[in-house]
Parts: sequence; structure tokens; C-alpha cells
Amino acid sequence: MTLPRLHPRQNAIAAVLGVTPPFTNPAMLAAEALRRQVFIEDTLQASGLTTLVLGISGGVDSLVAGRLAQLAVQALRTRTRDGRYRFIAVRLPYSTQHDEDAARAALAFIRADEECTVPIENAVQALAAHLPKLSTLPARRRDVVLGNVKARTRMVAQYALANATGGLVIGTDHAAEAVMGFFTKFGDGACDLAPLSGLVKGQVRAIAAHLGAPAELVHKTPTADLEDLAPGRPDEAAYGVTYDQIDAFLHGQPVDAHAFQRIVTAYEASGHKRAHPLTP
Ligand SMILES: Nc1ncnc2c1ncn2[C@@H]1O[C@H](COP(=O)(O)OP(=O)(O)OC[C@H]2O[C@@H]([n+]3cccc(C(=O)O)c3)[C@H](O)[C@@H]2O)[C@@H](O)[C@H]1O
Ligand SMILES: Nc1ncnc2c1ncn2[C@@H]1O[C@H](COP(=O)(O)OP(=O)(O)OP(=O)(O)O)[C@@H](O)[C@H]1O
Ligand SMILES: [Mg+2]
Repeated sequence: MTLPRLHPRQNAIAAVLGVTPPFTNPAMLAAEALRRQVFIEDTLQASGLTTLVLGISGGVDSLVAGRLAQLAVQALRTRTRDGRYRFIAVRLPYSTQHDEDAARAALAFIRADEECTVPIENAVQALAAHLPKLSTLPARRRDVVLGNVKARTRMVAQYALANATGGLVIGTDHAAEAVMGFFTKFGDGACDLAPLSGLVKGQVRAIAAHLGAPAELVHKTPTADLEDLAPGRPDEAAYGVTYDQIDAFLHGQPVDAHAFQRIVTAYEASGHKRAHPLTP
């Protein structure tokens, strides 16, 4: 289906990101959720590996990707009669997570074959202790740098689990985060498969509701939750635009000039994160 496009720039960016058209009826939403579950099944089966690994934060992105992963391994077990297929949901808390109750509720909804917890604080602090350059930075800047270390430490832990179990690492990147470049390069941006790719945030929430997730998780305020100085800071506070505006932009709907400019600027500044490393 083609989308109406208000501005050629919206059209071009949505095309590069492979944005999924708006769901116009429940059948279309159900089909898209199933297509993404089957994508996970087929990708795991084709890899020759048997395990899926994903960090569960309590946010709606890992809620949806995690539930789809669990449904995928269940379907694979039935289809292939191979009981080795399984999903490992990982808690990766840094210190005490302020919204730990949401993470617990997410795990209860996902019902993963296996759950484990890998606290990352000691690893992050041990690394920071050997980086004297960090201590010379202004507090806010240091906090941001350490935030990216947290995201990359979570990546290391998930890949260690994948290595150890014959698994693939799932990522939760989708179009609304991709357009803003709001992920840590080779941190939460690193994965083997990205089943939410192309969805806008409202579509991630719609799939969560379709899968039967509790309303408080479907509508939870998105947060990267990476900064000690601003725990749980909403993504929208960092963006200066709302997810509704980002979704509208990506779906070719009208957005005000301020939002349009912020989104295009963020997209252009973060191109290197969506590309392969520079080569001669
Ligand atoms: N032009 C260029 N060409 C090639 N590489 C370039 C580059 N400019 C920077 N770089 C490299 O990229 C690095 C900067 O990128 P990066 O390390 O990602 O760091 P950064 O630009 O700080 O991006 C991370 C942002 O994403 C947010 N985030 C992170 C993780 C999770 C979530 C979430 O929503 O859950 C959000 C985080 O709060 C922060 O605002 C530079 O240090 C440099 O190594
Ligand atoms: N505390 C955490 N424990 C486990 N995994 C985490 C944690 N924080 C982040 N992650 C991983 O990093 C990914 C990126 O975080 P991000 O905030 O974009 O997604 P989310 O928390 O699932 O949803 P939302 O964007 O709505 O907050 C998560 O989907 C999850 O896989
Ligand atoms: Mg989050």
C-alpha cells in the first residue's frame, strides 16, 4: 500500500527506513504481528541456532519483541518437533531500576522459557575506573558517556549469552527510534535480527495491545533510562518532539515546522549509526 506524502523529505526518509503503512483495520494489524513472528521463526530456523536472547527493560519495545520471540519459539517447537528452540529473557539492571515493577510485569506477560538477571553496574563501574578521561568531564557529559557504556555493556552480556547457548540476539529498533538516531551505536543498536524494524511507536503499542499486554505496559512512557542524573527521563524530553509527531512525520501526515526541522536534523546527524563503518 502506498502512503500519502505531504513533503518529499518525509517520503524519502520513510522509504529509506522501510516504514510500515498505518494499520487501517484490525485484520491488517493482526497480519503484521503474525508476519513479524514468522520472520523470527524463519530467521532462527535458517540460522541453524536454537536460542533467542533479549533484554527486557519494562518498556513497550522489549515487551512486544519479547512476546513475539516467545510465540515464535513455541510455534517452531510445534512445527519442527524440536524441543531445543527456546527464548531467554534477560533482566540487565543497572543498580536498582526505578521502574522495576514494570520490568517484572513485562516478564510475567512474556512468559519466557527461561529468565535470568545480569546486573551491569559492577562491569560499567570497573570500566569507568580505568578511564581517567571520564572523571575530567563535566558531570552531565560524563553521565551521557556512561549511559552509552551501560547500553554497550548490555550488548556484551546478551552476546555472551547468545554465544554460550547457540543463540541469536534480538534488537528492538523501530522506525521512530531509527529516524531520531536514538540508540547507542553498537550498544542497543547491535543485534542479529530486528523484528520491529519499520514500525512507528504507535504501531508497536498497537501490536502490544493486540497481543494482550496490560494497558499500563502498552501505554508506558518511553525512556532510555541511561542517565544517573535523570533516571527515567522520557525520550520525548530528549527529542524536543513527541512520538505522535515522529509517527505522523513517518506516515506522511502534517507536522508543524518546528517538529519537522528537529526530526530532519536528528535524522541527518545520525546517518553514520544506520550505516556500515566508513571505509577507504
Ligand atoms: N560523522 C560520523 N561518522 C562516523 N562515526 C561517527 C560520526 N559522528 C559520531 N560518530 C561515532 O558515533 C559516536 C556517537 O554515537 P553513540 O556512541 O551512539 O552516542 P550518542 O551520539 O550519544 O547517541 C546515543 C543517544 O541515544 C540515546 N539512547 C541510547 C541508548 C538507548 C536509548 C533508548 O532509547 O533506549 C537511547 C542516548 O540517550 C543518547 O542520546 C561517536 O563517539 C563516534 O564514535
Ligand atoms: N534495564 C534493562 N534491562 C534489560 N534490557 C534493557 C534495559 N534497558 C534497556 N534494555 C534493552 O535495550 C533496549 C532499548 O531500550 P529502549 O528504551 O529503546 O526500549 P524499551 O525500554 O523496550 O521501550 P521504550 O523505548 O518504550 O522505553 C530495550 O528494548 C532492551 O532490550
Ligand atoms: Mg526503555
